[in-house]
Amino acid sequence: MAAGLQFSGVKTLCPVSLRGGGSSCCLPVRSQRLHFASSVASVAEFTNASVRSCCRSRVLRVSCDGRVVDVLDKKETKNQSFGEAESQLTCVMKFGGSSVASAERMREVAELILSFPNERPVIVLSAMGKTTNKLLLAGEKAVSCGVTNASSIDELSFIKELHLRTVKELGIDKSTVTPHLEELEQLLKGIAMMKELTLRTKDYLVSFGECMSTRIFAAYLNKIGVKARQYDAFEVGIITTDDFTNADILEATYPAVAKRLLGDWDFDPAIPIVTGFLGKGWRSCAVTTLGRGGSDLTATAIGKALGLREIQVWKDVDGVLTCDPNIYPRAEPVPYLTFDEAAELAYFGAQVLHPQSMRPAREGDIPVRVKNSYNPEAPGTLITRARDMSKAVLTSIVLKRNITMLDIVSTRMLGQYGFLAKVFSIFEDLGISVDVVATSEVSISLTLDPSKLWSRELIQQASELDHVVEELEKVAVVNLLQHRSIISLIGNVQRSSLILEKAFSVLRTNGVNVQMISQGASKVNISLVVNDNEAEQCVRALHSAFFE
Ligand SMILES: Nc1ncnc2c1ncn2[C@@H]1O[C@H](COP(=O)(O)OP(=O)(O)O)[C@@H](O)[C@H]1O
Ligand SMILES: N[C@@H](CC(=O)OP(=O)(O)O)C(=O)O
Repeated sequence: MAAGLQFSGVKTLCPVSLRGGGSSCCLPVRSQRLHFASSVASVAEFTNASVRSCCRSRVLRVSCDGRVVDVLDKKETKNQSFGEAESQLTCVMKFGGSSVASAERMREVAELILSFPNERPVIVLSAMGKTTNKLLLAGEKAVSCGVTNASSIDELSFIKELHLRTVKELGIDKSTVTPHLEELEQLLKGIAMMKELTLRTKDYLVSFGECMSTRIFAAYLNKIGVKARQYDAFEVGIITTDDFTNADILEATYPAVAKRLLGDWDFDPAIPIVTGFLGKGWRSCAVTTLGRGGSDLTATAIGKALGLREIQVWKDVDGVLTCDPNIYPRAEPVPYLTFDEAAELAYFGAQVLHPQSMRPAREGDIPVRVKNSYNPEAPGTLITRARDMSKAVLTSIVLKRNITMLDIVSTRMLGQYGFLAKVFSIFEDLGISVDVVATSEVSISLTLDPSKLWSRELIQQASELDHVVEELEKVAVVNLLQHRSIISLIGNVQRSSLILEKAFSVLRTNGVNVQMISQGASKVNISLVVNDNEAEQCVRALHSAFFE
């Protein structure tokens, strides 16, 4: 086992600090620790609790029953077998659902963490495998299945079986998850009784996934002798807006999380195992979620809150790739990205990173490393503030499908300023985000952010679109075009002529007509809008031209 993580190696002696050889304002704390050590008889825990104190000038060696045995100076204690445990937490390691999908995967992840002896990580976990999808499906079925059938929803049985099998295979107590599984069943019965699934309930429902995966993993680490402590994000200070299913992290999160995690670590070091994806609404105090894939954002937010050296995001691919491997399996890892490139890539649809996840990393200037938990040897992708762009042309190609495009042509009742202002005020009033925009003096073409629309019910989406068109038709002729895709070319826009020349040559060869193009203010992205049914073929052809 890695020396830096050898938190619970049993010792016969327990060092306790004395500041300045005895007089100290932290006596109450020390006596509390002494009491804890002797009453609980957990030498290891007590040892860990006092490790932080070693940075003070002198250390008392105390036997398990609390007797002082001898006094050491700081230098002497430095190389005890708990190694560098006196240091602070060093990095965040986030493992996605695919990395913790089974007992075997959890074992491998534990080994992986222990293979970094110099790290003292905060671990952020997603729900096991496809648990979140199953929970959402279970909730939808519960709405119409009737209370008596709620217990036999297939997805509930699947989730129970997966989690119970995992605890069994890891050799940990069933009670680690049974209370949650029972409560989950009750919740589904409640949904069945009410015959409705509100966004707030949806968030509470999906939270069971992360709450269980983290409890299992923390219990397993403790079982193998690595001291770990489980935290629910909504208890640890991740404070969000009350936008259920798509909440934003609020500034108050950073000091709150730092206080809690560093405080606990200081008092009693144990690897924090934190639920990704979840937060606590600041008004409602209810459980919120950060949008699908939100554990990446939890990881970067914690990295920023604690000012850590690095944020590692462990996936099932060798880093950020040159395009979605599901579209083109020969996609290659991208070794370096800037925060701006990664943010743009995520925003324009690359599932590999949560769209908002780069924000805290950029604000804290903390490098993000995307790695493969199935292939830890692969170098992965390093994301930093800046990188050498001298040779960079195209970095990655991203596809966002099924978007809606609007062609809006002014009826010239308003001047140009008035026209643009009116159009955008309509979107503002309706709370609809716009993705890509191209304007001329009398017309605007734009695409609507599908993630904002997706978070609403289908019927609501349709009527919202009708309403948008109705409002716009007061000042313009509107053409609503659906089933379009945005292909985003992420790279060095300083070389846009080269990129466009090559891209248009490929598209012309493939007989594809580009319906809109936008380079916009972004220095890293050129967006092209094409028909949905041509999009994948375009991405493959562009990939061949730029990367092979
Ligand atoms: N450009 C891309 N680079 C890497 N992976 C991508 C890209 N676009 C889409 N993906 C998909 O994203 C997946 C990883 O993201 P995600 O499923 O959220 O991982 P995790 O659940 O481990 O956090 C990959 O398995 C891959 O299929
Ligand atoms: N479990 C959540 C949050 C998450 O981040 O998952 P993953 O890391 O597996 O993408 C989801 O499926 O959306």
